[in-house]
Amino acid sequence: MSFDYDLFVIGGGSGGVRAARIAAGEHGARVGIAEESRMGGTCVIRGCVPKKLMVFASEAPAFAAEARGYGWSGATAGAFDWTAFRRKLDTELTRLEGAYTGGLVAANVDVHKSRARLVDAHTVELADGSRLSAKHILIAVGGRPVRPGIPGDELGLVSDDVFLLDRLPRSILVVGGGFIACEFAGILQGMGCQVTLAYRGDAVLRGFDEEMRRHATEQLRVNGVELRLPATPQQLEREGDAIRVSFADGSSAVYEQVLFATGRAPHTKGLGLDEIGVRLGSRGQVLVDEWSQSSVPSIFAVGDVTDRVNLTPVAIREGHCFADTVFGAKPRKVDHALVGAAVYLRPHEVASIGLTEEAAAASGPHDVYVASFRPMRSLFAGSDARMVMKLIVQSGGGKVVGCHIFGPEAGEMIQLVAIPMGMGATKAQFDAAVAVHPTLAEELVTMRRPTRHIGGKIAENPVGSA
Ligand SMILES: Cc1cc2nc3c(=O)[nH]c(=O)nc-3n(C[C@H](O)[C@H](O)[C@H](O)COP(=O)(O)OP(=O)(O)OC[C@H]3O[C@@H](n4cnc5c(N)ncnc54)[C@H](O)[C@@H]3O)c2cc1C
Ligand SMILES: NC(=O)c1ccc[n+]([C@@H]2O[C@H](COP(=O)([O-])OP(=O)(O)OC[C@H]3O[C@@H](n4cnc5c(N)ncnc54)[C@H](O)[C@@H]3O)[C@@H](O)[C@H]2O)c1
Repeated sequence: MSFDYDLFVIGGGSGGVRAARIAAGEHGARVGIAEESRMGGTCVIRGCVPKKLMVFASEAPAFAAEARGYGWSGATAGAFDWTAFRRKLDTELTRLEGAYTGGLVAANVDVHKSRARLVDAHTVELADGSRLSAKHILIAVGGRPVRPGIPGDELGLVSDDVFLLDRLPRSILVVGGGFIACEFAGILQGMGCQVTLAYRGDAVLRGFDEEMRRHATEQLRVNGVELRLPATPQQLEREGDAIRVSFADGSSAVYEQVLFATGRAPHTKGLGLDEIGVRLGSRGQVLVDEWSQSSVPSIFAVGDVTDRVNLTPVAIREGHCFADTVFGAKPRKVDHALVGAAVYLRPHEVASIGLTEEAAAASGPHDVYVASFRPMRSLFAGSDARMVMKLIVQSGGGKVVGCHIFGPEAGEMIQLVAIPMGMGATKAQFDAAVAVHPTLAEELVTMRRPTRHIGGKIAENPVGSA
């Protein structure tokens, strides 16, 4: 049977673009891709990239305060010009969108600027009704923000909207306690908004190491974010130009804007997957095996639409492995077990890889090494902010199985720690590295004695600080 393409990719985000480029450019497959919005997807257009540029923008007042601490009397960040920032941001995103499209074209991928849906196991239909056949189809449609389903929630923003605001609100309620809620609370506060964060738990960043969660929550508070913990918004009503939010405890408050950061869900609705027998999970995610293959053999899925680990580098790796396996005769799987992540808070990020202290305690005896200190740079400038570094090590000189950092550039550090951890390095091998001084990261190789033992028979036995 002959097909128009060897591969048709639906979705031009992190996973889809990588798979298309590798299949066509490196393995010589005939590839088509459909993107209904802007090439680059969530990460490039309405996620990681614009978000991190906003983090950089939001740091200026803190930098000015630090400069004053170093003798630059009168240093100030001045007034933040959102309009000027947005203009530059739009230009940069357009440049990146062009680069992504250019990379596909250079790899001989046919780019269809259209929504696509499935008709059968080998056929897709574009928005203009035209149909294209392919031996393999890759679903890489990502996820969408989810609103909480309370009355009036259409009055609130989701993360996609923040990048398109005409002006910054004076006050905003951020609902949620995950990556997006915490990052945007920090960004908007740094840019001068009055930010309140409402979350239904006691500390933000559920799933992270408890000690890191406490520090992240406290930092938001110290930065000036008003925390409503635990709090659950129940209803939104328009009140003049603002929004009145009623909470479950009977209280209510008025905010100029509300941002729902209450999670994301796979974007499979209306794609025709169910109809052709592709099995979906309870959240609408495409169920795939370790090769990213769905229940229909010609159909594969990568990235957020599979709801495995919803991060850009994971989507990229899944897309690359799929292309190598199916078109390059190089079978490759993704190891989802050891994936690092960072939450871009200010001034201290939270970055993590491997087991949390709680998970390690539940899984057996471990030694926990903790270093907590005030970094030289901010201490000199007059800040009391503490940094925390934690290594979790299998008892008896075993492997380092967890690393958690709360501090400046923690994401940069965890990226490097991921290398020895991926190789199964022991604490002794960490310590064999000679420190680079004076740095923050040197603490990772100079923590001499465990702070406590956890798990097993000697659970929760404190043995003094490192
Ligand atoms: C605010 C925010 C910040 C983030 N920050 C980070 C971060 O710092 N680090 C990190 O690792 N991850 C971050 N993420 C997560 C990251 O963006 C995603 O994990 C990643 O983009 C997933 O890639 P993907 O290819 O699965 O899907 P996406 O990048 O979402 O791409 C899917 C594409 O498919 C298109 N599409 C959907 N349906 C159709 C259809 N029927 N036809 C044609 N096209 C279609 C969409 O328009 C979209 O372009 C962030 C996410 C958000 C929302
Ligand atoms: N720095 C990064 O790497 C980064 C940044 C942003 C997003 N991401 C990715 O995107 C994903 C989605 O981020 P997210 O923050 O939207 O999701 P999330 O799952 O991390 O957080 C959702 C939050 O909303 C809360 N929530 C859910 N339903 C609610 C309701 N009805 N009422 C009140 N609160 C409710 C949850 O308790 C949780 O705190 C992340 O899990 C992550 O994989 C990564």
